[in-house]
Amino acid sequence: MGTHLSISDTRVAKLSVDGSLVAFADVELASPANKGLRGIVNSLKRVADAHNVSYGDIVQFAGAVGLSNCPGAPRLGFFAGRPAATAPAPPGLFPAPTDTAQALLSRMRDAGFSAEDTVVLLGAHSIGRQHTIDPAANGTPLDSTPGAFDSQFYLEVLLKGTVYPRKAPHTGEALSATKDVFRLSSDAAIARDPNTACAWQSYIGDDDRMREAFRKAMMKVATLGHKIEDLVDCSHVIPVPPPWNKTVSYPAGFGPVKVERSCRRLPPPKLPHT
Ligand code: HEM
Ligand SMILES: [Ca+2]
Repeated sequence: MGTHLSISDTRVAKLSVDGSLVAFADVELASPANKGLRGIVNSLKRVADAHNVSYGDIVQFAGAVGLSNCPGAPRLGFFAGRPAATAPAPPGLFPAPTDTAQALLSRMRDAGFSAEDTVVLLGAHSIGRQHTIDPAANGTPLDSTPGAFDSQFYLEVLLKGTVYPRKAPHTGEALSATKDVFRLSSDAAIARDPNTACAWQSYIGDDDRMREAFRKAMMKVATLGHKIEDLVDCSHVIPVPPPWNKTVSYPAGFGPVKVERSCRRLPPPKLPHT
């Protein structure tokens, strides 16, 4: 939950995580992109108010602790001391699953994130589920290992899509390889865009690199808009996530020929079959 909030706050708050989603909940929760966050926002607000910490800090803290429950996840840093948010995030800043790869990448670039950073940050979808795009498929994961932070996600988004988890298609939904995994159109587009396809494929089967790149990119998210010297390093309070030792593998019935290779210079990933 913590991860979801910090992420959504990230998506909304111009990628400067100032806790405005909590401070200006009435304004920001009205945005369709933040549907479903009211409960967690209220809980975090209560905790922050009781302990006199800023909403920006509590959002960061909850995100880092939330992620530490996922096997295979990196241990994120936690820096405290963000001042209170001064204004709600302007509407329409968050990337939408219906956006083209070009729109997503340019939006992320404006916020200070390279095309590769975007690919890396989307690795968070390895532990994600969808709830709102197809309400009939509420809870369908974005890869087949939603409990684990692993590069199975990068593989599955690149497999040839032929099915939807339910009838669909819904706006923001792309054809998926298997019925038990939901594919966001935005993930499908970034996986295949010439600017990001090679970075995307390069993470398949390389969980160590994925983990370290994600840790670094999240550090950039966490300190965006702040001087690191103004914050206090409290990273030691974040638990060490459990390891994940399962290797990435092709789902049953899939192999290298079903990979929609969009990076010419890389051969199809050599992986075991489940
Ligand atoms: C290109 C930008 C992005 C787009 C268009 C996008 C879109 C989405 C959408 C549509 C969902 C499903 C929401 C629902 O139906 O409830 C989702 C879930 C999620 N996203 Fe993203 N996302 C983006 C970037 C990110 C980033 C940068 C992170 C984290 C670093 C992230 C983390 C998550 C997580 C953890 C979930 C799962 C939430 C849950 O399980 O309830 N996303 N994203
Ligand atoms: Ca996963």
